[in-house]
Amino acid sequence: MKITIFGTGYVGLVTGTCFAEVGNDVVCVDVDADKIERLNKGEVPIYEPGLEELVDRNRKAGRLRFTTDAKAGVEHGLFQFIAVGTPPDEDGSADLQYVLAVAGTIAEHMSDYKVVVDKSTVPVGTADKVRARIAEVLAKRGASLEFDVVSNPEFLKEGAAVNDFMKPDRIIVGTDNPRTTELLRALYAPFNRNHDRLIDMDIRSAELTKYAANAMLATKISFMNELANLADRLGADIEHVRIGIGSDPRIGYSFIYPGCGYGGSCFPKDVQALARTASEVGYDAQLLQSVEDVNLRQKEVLFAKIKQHFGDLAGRRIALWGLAFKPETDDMREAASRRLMEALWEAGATVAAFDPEAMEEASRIYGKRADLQLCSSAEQALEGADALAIVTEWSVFRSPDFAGMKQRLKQPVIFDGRNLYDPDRLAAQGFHYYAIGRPVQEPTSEGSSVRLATGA
Ligand SMILES: NC(=O)c1ccc[n+]([C@@H]2O[C@H](COP(=O)([O-])OP(=O)(O)OC[C@H]3O[C@@H](n4cnc5c(N)ncnc54)[C@H](O)[C@@H]3O)[C@@H](O)[C@H]2O)c1
Ligand SMILES: O=c1ccn([C@@H]2O[C@H](COP(=O)(O)OP(=O)(O)O[C@H]3O[C@H](CO)[C@@H](O)[C@H](O)[C@H]3O)[C@@H](O)[C@H]2O)c(=O)[nH]1
Repeated sequence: MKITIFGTGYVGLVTGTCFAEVGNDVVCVDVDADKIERLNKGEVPIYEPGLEELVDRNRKAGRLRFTTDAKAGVEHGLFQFIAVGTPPDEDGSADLQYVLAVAGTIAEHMSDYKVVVDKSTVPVGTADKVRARIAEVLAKRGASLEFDVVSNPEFLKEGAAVNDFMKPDRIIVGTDNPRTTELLRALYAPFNRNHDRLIDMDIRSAELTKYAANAMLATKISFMNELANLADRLGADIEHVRIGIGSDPRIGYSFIYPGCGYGGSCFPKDVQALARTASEVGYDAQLLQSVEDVNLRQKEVLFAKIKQHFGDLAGRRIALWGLAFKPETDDMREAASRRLMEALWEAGATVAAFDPEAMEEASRIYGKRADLQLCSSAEQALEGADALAIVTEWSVFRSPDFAGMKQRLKQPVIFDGRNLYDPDRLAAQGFHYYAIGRPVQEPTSEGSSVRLATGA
């Protein structure tokens, strides 16, 4: 099938590549000429496991092409996918300018029937706006052409995007006529072989399903973070609580890891956008607002623990493991690392940071500054630091050489925003170990540990 994808970011590039991988003829269009140039040279501008190999294979097979030529893109595909960004506007609502610009571009260049598929995360009612924009531009051209608009939200996770796309939990298709549902069913058939995962519904429900999924997941995380803060104050261990409640299948073990707050390009903006949609229809979405508020507060928790331990932070050097908002990505959008670094800098501390994939991104965001050292290894970041803070649970951080760490650090202090280690073991190795919602132990070198008062 002939497919055009507008936007070659995390979603557009993965979508286009996976459609090509199953044999379709795909053209990806982006307004970012540098990105397109890199893709045409065989470079993948983002880190996403498994993606580079797939892009390479399908590009060489001629099934996957990249261009800035929107007209050629529109002419190519029966399916015109919109996979551009929907960043938060100043008031938290989703900024639809890129989505509507693509709708305008499609209308400007189309000369036959098109299925316009919205894959970006967009508020309820956006398909109507896309349809209106296309109709308006067609009317200006004096063209009378048929088209359909479909809502087909994407649920992939960064770091596992290729696998999520190839083996989706569900394929949501929101349409207002059976003809387009059948076209989408045929398009997705290669990803829908094991059992039927395609769920068709009306367009508005499809648009809302995407926000509902993200808001539910964000709620689970904020709930656990709230409980972790309580555990901190009550002398309980949130890790025992997590295991205790997860065993109930109605709750489950997924997405109940407490930590230093959720980040990324989706949860923060989507929870806000849904709350904003609610207020536009006169509904005060109190739970959504609390989910967001708890998360903003959670991003301060690690800093509060560091401050409580050291008092004055001026002149302190803090090693930071992890910059990306989660492991297996180089994406730092809304990452917990950013708020922590900024708080440390405000307090006069310097940061020596390491991340397995996000170093280039950190240097793009922050440039050269005296209070940030971007280190070439996890070990280098520790050299002469007053403490280590961990904000991303990359697997290489899970089982480090604690004895070596103790030698490199000026003081054996760890602030762990992802609860990676066993507090007893760390205390026994002589570390001051602060985690999220776990009791703090007095370090001993004799191999035993003593439970201290609760943490910050
Ligand atoms: N990142 C994720 O994990 C994820 C998962 C599911 C859904 N989503 C949603 O998908 C959408 C895209 O997210 P993303 O992370 O891929 O964004 P992104 O910022 O990585 O990429 C967006 C791309 O669109 C391009 N673009 C902007 N205007 C354009 C135009 N007029 N024509 C062609 N290209 C244009 C940009 O240059 C950029 O390359 C958002 O709505 C997001 O909420 C994201
Ligand atoms: O138990 C958990 C699970 C996740 N997180 C944090 O939550 C954030 C988001 O993680 P994750 O959901 O794995 O990554 P995303 O790539 O942002 O994916 C989410 O956002 C996408 C964009 O909408 C959706 O498509 C996905 O289904 C949805 O999981 C990260 O900061 C994680 O550290 C926790 O703190 N605790």
